Amino acid sequence: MPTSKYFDQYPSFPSIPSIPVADIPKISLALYDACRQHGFMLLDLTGSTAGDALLKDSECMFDLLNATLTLKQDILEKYHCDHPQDLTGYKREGFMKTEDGKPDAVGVYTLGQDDILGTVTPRAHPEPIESHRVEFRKFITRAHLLSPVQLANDDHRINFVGHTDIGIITLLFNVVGGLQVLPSGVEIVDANWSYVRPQEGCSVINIGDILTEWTGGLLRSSLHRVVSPLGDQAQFPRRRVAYLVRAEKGAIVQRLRDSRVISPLKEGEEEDKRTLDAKAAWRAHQIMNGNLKLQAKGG
Ligand SMILES: O=C(O)CCC(=O)C(=O)O
Ligand SMILES: [Fe+2]
Repeated sequence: MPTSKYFDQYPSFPSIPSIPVADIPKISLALYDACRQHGFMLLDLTGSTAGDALLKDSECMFDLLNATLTLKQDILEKYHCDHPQDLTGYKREGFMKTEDGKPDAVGVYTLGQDDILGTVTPRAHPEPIESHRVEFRKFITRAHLLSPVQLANDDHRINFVGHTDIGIITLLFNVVGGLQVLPSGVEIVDANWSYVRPQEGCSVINIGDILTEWTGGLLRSSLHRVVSPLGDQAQFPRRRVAYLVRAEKGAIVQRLRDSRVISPLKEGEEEDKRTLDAKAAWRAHQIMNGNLKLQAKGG
């Protein structure tokens, strides 16, 4: 529809109470700009059946995460992941290095979709997870990974090293903030990281590397990291549920062909032929040793 230049030339559509007016949701093209410029956006989940169900399920996940992460450390250690071959299970705080070379500050518990859906032999998990497989299955029809993050109580500590997500998209549910994004075109220095404010009823969505590769760099996979919560929120443990949408482990990603907006490969340019599994293990290794090269992709 035209802008006010034309709308102002006519009387407005009548607001007569008896005429039925369809309540059509408004979707903005800002979505496309957000995918290209920031690689991040907020998705309002309230007011739709699927969204409300997802919000409810995510709250159930928060409760179960809490129950898991408040288990005694020696119990959690029994479920420590066999990194980097297998990234599922518990990862203790300090197991990886952040970009400033210090140990990371988060304990994470990761569940794989195959395990919960029973398409592989399930591995054993702590009681709060084992006794709620049904709830996880419900959530995992939408989710692939579940990871809680804990409180770091000293000022401005990097809890989760800067990275881009290797999957397709990530849906993040969080209440206590700490997620930071690096805007495009700026230097990677502390002062340039911007906080993402958690908003009630919304999930934070970010574009992952696969969408960037598929679109030949059209969409942006942004660098992000997690630092200790701010202000009064610093008193609370930070939990978050991340729903990481990924392609199959053995898949090889190729740029989409025959598109008007996606540029074809340049002469001599080669696609990465490694499977997603191989890329993930290589990346995990880099993170663990503090060698990850910080770089946004596309946009
Ligand atoms: O904890 C967060 O807010 C984000 C974590 C994250 O970036 C990830 O799981 O990939
Ligand atoms: Fe991430």
